Amino acid sequence: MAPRVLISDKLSPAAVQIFKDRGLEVDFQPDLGKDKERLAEVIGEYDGLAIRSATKVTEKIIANAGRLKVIGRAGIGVDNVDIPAATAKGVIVMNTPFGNAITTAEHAIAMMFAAARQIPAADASTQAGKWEKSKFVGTEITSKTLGLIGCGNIGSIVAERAIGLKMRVIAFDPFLSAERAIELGVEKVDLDELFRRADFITLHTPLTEKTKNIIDSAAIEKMKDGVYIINCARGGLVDEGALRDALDSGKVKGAAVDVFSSEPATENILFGAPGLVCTPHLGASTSEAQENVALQVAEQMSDYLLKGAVSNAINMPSITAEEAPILTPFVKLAEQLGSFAGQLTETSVRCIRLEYEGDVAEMNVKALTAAALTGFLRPLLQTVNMVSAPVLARERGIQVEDVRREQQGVYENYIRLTVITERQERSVAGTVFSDGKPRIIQVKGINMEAELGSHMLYITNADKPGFIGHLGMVLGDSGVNIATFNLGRTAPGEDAICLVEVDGDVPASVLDTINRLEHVKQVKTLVF
Ligand SMILES: NC(=O)c1ccc[n+]([C@@H]2O[C@H](COP(=O)([O-])OP(=O)(O)OC[C@H]3O[C@@H](n4cnc5c(N)ncnc54)[C@H](O)[C@@H]3O)[C@@H](O)[C@H]2O)c1
Ligand SMILES: O=C(O)[C@H](O)COP(=O)(O)O
Repeated sequence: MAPRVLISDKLSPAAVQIFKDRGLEVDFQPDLGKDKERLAEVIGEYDGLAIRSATKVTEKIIANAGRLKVIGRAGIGVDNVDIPAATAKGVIVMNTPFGNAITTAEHAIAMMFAAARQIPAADASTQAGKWEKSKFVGTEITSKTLGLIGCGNIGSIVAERAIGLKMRVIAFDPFLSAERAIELGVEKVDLDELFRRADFITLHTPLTEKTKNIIDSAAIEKMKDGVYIINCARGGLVDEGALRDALDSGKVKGAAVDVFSSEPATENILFGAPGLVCTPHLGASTSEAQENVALQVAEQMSDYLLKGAVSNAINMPSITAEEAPILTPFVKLAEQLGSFAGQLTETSVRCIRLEYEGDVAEMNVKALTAAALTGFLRPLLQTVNMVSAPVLARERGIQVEDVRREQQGVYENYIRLTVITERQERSVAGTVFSDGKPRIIQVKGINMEAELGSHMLYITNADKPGFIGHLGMVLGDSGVNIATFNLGRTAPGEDAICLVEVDGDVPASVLDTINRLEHVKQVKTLVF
């Protein structure tokens, strides 16, 4: 069945076409995202959800999303998605980090001019027939200092444009390197210095605990009299009450605001303030940017739903469309190793170590580790997947280590998973042969070579004559058909392991009989 995608926001119809061309079923309901209750009712029918900022993907919506695998944000900010809830449910959240950056930077520059020259108010007055030439005396921007708070994708484009307009640009961004600042031609400063020196301040950070109200009354106090503030990033970055007071008093001469603490902002404390210019979250709204982000999100979501390729995900390592098919057998092997170890582990786990040797060490081991953790946790948590497994392991206090090495033994690729519990260490290792099939090649240091079927019997025993015959008789007498039989031992007469693939469930009474056979130490069914 083709994956089904819901577009619940005003995306460019270009996205619909991409989904259809790629063979997905798509429902385009551009206003549905505004109706949380209705979205929660229908979300269970979809594998993918494509959104912009109007759809709030809450914990409740995610809880109802039984088959959802991916949320695609056609744009940058994902603060309207409950990422921890999505991650815990195994839903990938991806965005399009560059598609609307130029357009948004252009809007910030346009808003700076609009505020500096009072263009909206002058326009309204002129069209009202007033011709108030002396009322609208503006501020020139040439040679003025622009203070950037946040110098990432959009901030750095704003910097380039502002330098082109002959402004001096200073930036506060803890993650901006000195080299990048030089490359951009901006001066890196601390926040207080920025407040002290800037004639215009523009915000370009995400909304986080650290950036919330980064401009409040105390910050405004430190600024130059007659400063201008431009916010085309996120509403909560500026304390709207403090900005209103500062506009009323004239401390801030003008403010240009595209984003609000509560949206849609049909009412706001800022409305009507002197020197205020507003737009309704239009930063990304050009036909070029909307086409870009819609095409990109539809491609990314289709790639994931059809091929398992992951790009621009917030909560999962990337896997390119080219590497996805190469990775597939190794993902399967890693999951099998995890599942094998998980089904044998009964006490609390301190650490899971993954060792990658040979070709596989050059691959995307983050994804493989996530697959191994998925296999490990699945016996406990049925809905875990590669997105949620690393977080769930961390929440359970399991330390995860991965080590990469060059080829050491005969296998061109080799993955060993070791589980360290309070009581013991247990390892299981495997490889993928050129036929693309994963094999288990070592259990607790004992060599063997087994393909895992859906029903396996795992038996540890003493290596003594007659044991195999007795085991075969018990299974045969009980009507359990043996599909494959794999043996390994440390040395003649010592510890041995037997991995038997059987065609179906083995009744508890049969397991009991095997357990009572002479030389058997442990017997367990494993399901893959
Ligand atoms: N108005 C719109 O329509 C619109 C459109 C696109 C993006 N946005 C918003 O613009 C903002 C910036 O987007 P971007 O693509 O440039 O993001 P980005 O991740 O490329 O850049 C953000 C920058 O902020 C910096 N930063 C993080 N914490 C900081 C802090 N405490 N102080 C200073 N800097 C800090 C980061 O180091 C990074 O360089 C986001 O909030 C995004 O949601 C708005
Ligand atoms: O983060 C973004 O990409 C912008 O805020 C754009 O939001 P929009 O897609 O709702 O216009």
